[in-house]
Parts: sequence; structure tokens; C-alpha cells
Amino acid sequence: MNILDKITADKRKEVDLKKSLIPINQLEQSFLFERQTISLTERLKNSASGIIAEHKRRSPSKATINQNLNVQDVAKGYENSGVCGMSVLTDGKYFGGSLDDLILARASSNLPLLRKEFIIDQYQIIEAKAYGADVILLIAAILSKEEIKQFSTLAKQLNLDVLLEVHNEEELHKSIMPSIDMLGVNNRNLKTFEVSLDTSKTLSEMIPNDFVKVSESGISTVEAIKDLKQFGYKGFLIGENFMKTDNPGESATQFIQNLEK
Ligand SMILES: O=P(O)(O)OC[C@@H](O)[C@@H](O)c1c[nH]c2ccccc12
Repeated sequence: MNILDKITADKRKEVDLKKSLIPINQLEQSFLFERQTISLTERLKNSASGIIAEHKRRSPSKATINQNLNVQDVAKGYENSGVCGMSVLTDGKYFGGSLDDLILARASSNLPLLRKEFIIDQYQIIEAKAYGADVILLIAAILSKEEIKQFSTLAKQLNLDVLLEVHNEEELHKSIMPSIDMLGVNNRNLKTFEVSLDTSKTLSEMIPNDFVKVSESGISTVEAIKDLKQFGYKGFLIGENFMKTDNPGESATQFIQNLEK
């Protein structure tokens, strides 16, 4: 079993348990369920920097990135830095995140928020909305074409944007459909953790122009962004490079200043 198989097997158990504890109609009563969502896709189209900054304490590939920060401070810092959006890991077991992180980020910033989660059930999409997300992530490697269609259609009905993540050509081909807003290419192979920005570069020309292209993972320099922009990328998802510092918001501020020079 590779790590992605393990994560999804655990996730199924977690979601089944949650479903038995908190029914969907209870989630729909959250006051955040009625909130007007903000489109990350539109922001990225009109942004010079295109940075989406992530809150990530740890990951299967890195045991500790930063455990000492307060998610509200991170969210405020990111907002002040001028990033386009924030990604919040909500997986507990492998990434040390939670839905509380999402709600706290919502309470302390007006950025479009991406729920960074391994979505394998429609329940998690309703949950994302109930906890204040604006965008969901769908990972092609763990979903069938039919699931991608169903899940993205539900997200659109809830006014959530959809970022569909791929890592290779096969995943890309099964994912291209009108209910997707953004196509993210993960430079990290989630099965082996190998990282290469060449993945974004190679897949870029196969992505139709009507999707906003996002390059994810392993980005740590402004040069990398300038390079990826030549391949049509509009969005850049950065986690560790900011989170490994004492002040991620300040790091993002400096990064964006350097990008604009
Ligand atoms: O910390 P990095 O290398 O900048 O990566 C951020 C983000 O792309 C990464 O956390 C990520 C991309 N896709 C995912 C899917 C699940 C969990 C995490 C991820």
C-alpha cells in the first residue's frame, strides 16, 4: 500500500464515523453555510503574484514543518502580505490540521480559503462549506471520472470553486470537464514524494486555456515563479517555504516584494 492508499483508507473510516455523528442537515444549519463565497479563480485571473499560501504543520514527507504557530496569526499575516488566497490543511492524522483551523482562518481573514483535504465523499464538500471554505481540492489520483463529475457539480451548486489536482497525463485527461475551475499540477508525486517543477512544465501545454492553471508544491524562489509563468501558470501554491519560518506572513510579504521587483 502506498501512502496515498493509506490516507484514503483512513479517510473513509473517518468520514463514515463523522456521518454517523453529525448528519448533513446539521452541517447545513451552520451560519457559514449561507455566507457569500469568494472566488479564488477570479482573483487569480486578475492577480500579478498569484500566490496561494498554505497553513501546514507537518506532512508525511516532513515530520515537522512548524508546530508553534497560531493559525489565526498565520491567516492575518498572509492576508496582509497580499496573497490571493490561503490553503488550510484539515487532515489531522497525516498533516496535523483540523476543521477548527479552517474556521479560525475564516474568523481572522477575508481571503478566499481552500479546504486542503482528501475528499472521497460528498459529505466533506458540505462540511467544507459549513466551516467557511470558498474552494475545495479534488485529487484526480484518488477519484474516478464519475466521482470528479459528481463532486465538482455539487461544489458548483454550493458556490464553491473547484481546484482539480493532477500529477500526470492520464489524470489530466479524465479530469477535464466544465465543472472544474482551476487545474492544479502537483509537482510532488503523492505516492513517492519526489518533487520536480518539470511536471508543471510538461503538463502545461495539455491543459486547455479556459482553465486557470495552478502549480503546486516545491516552489521556493521567485525565479521558479517567473519561469512557470512562461508556461501559462497563474496560481502558485506555496506551503513549506513560508511555514518553515517564524513568521509566514512576513515571509510571504518579502517573497511578493521580490516578485514585483
Ligand atoms: O509545502 P509545499 O511543497 O510548498 O506544497 C504545498 C502544497 O502544494 C502541498 O501541501 C499539497 C499539494 N497537494 C496536496 C494534496 C494533499 C496534501 C497536500 C498537498
